[in-house]
Amino acid sequence: MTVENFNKTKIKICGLRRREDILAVNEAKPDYCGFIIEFPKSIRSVTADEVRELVNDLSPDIQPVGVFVNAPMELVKALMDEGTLAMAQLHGQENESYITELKAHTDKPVIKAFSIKTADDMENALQSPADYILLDQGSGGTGKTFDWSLIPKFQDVEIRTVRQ
Ligand SMILES: O=C(O)c1ccccc1N[C@@H]1O[C@H](COP(=O)(O)O)[C@@H](O)[C@H]1O
Repeated sequence: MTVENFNKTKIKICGLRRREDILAVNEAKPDYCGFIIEFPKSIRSVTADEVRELVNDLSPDIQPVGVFVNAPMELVKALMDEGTLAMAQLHGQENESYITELKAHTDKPVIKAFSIKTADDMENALQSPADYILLDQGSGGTGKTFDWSLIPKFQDVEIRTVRQ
């Protein structure tokens, strides 16, 4: 079972593209770093081969997370299976069956991002089979926040322990 330390906020630095970015995160020592993979609409997008090369220089103490937007599942699986990625963050319209199939394939955690505009969006996110949910304003990478009052109080939410 993975025992989560809920007392410590975890830090992820995302959108790394260059070797100097990797050297900078190695100094900063976040818990995670993220790569926007094969999503050319983002200026932060990198190819699968670029991620493979970048991860070679990453400190083993930092977990590499692949951020995908409606990517073919074979690409996500391949990068996780070969050890390039420690986690996948799904930031498109990936549905429950996509998440369930990916989770059945790998022991590595899956994060699903949700765009939160209404209380129903929040309810929907809480039902996700993903290991973690990420609450976001829109399609990702905008730096904008959503209405945080839509997040239920922690005591009203059942916090599931992942990977039992
Ligand atoms: O950063 C991007 O360009 C990006 C593109 C497409 C999907 C997700 C993207 N970034 C991820 O989105 C979340 C939230 O970012 P923000 O708060 O909206 O700036 C973040 O975890 C990035 O990994």
